[in-house]
Amino acid sequence: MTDIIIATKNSGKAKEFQHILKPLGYNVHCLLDFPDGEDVEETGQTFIENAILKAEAIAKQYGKLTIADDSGLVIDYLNGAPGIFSARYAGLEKNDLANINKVLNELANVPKDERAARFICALAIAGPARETITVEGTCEGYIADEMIGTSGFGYDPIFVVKDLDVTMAQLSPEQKNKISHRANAMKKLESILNS
Ligand SMILES: O=c1[nH]c(=O)c2ncn([C@@H]3O[C@H](COP(=O)(O)OP(=O)(O)OP(=O)(O)O)[C@@H](O)[C@H]3O)c2[nH]1
Ligand SMILES: [Mg+2]
Repeated sequence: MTDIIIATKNSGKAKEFQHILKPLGYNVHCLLDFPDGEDVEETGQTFIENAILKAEAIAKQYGKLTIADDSGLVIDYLNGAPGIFSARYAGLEKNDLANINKVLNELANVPKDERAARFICALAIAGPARETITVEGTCEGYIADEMIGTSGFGYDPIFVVKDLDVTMAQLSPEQKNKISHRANAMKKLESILNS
């Protein structure tokens, strides 16, 4: 089994990477396993820049193959917000419910055809003696009027997946890991890793 670190403290992400990478023969760790490690400041202007910052800092710190994910929700009506500030949209405490309520308030009375949104996931893989590689995956949808479903994390309960007409939080982990922005980014990364 090859050791790999996911440079995240987000348990929702960590679970999804565990689901995706373990069957591929990786022994998956994340930053929740190293509680005294320092946070990497996300000073990038884009998801890709932040993913590179996180992957290279952790790969250097632990000398191991590292994947970092910088991801978020992009809403057209909010000119792309919350974007790279998705985790802390309602404040530094990174409270998912507060983030959801802020978005629902800002989209109050906005008609369905103006609620288009997408999840974006940028992945960077870094490690000793290797070039950092980046990929990006997206998932198109729109913002619901209310929270529906209990699975997943973050904004999943208000993100309706295009063509499925259910929220991400109504999908099982297996279903989400087939169609999500993270799954789409991982598919691109896998084909690069296997090439
Ligand atoms: O409903 C969601 N389903 C998803 O699948 C998803 N993926 C990302 N997000 C949102 O975007 C932020 C990432 O911000 P982010 O990439 O900076 O991560 P984070 O700060 O939570 O942890 P870390 O990986 O940086 O340690 C997260 O907190 C969430 O709010 C999601 N929301
Ligand atoms: Mg973050």
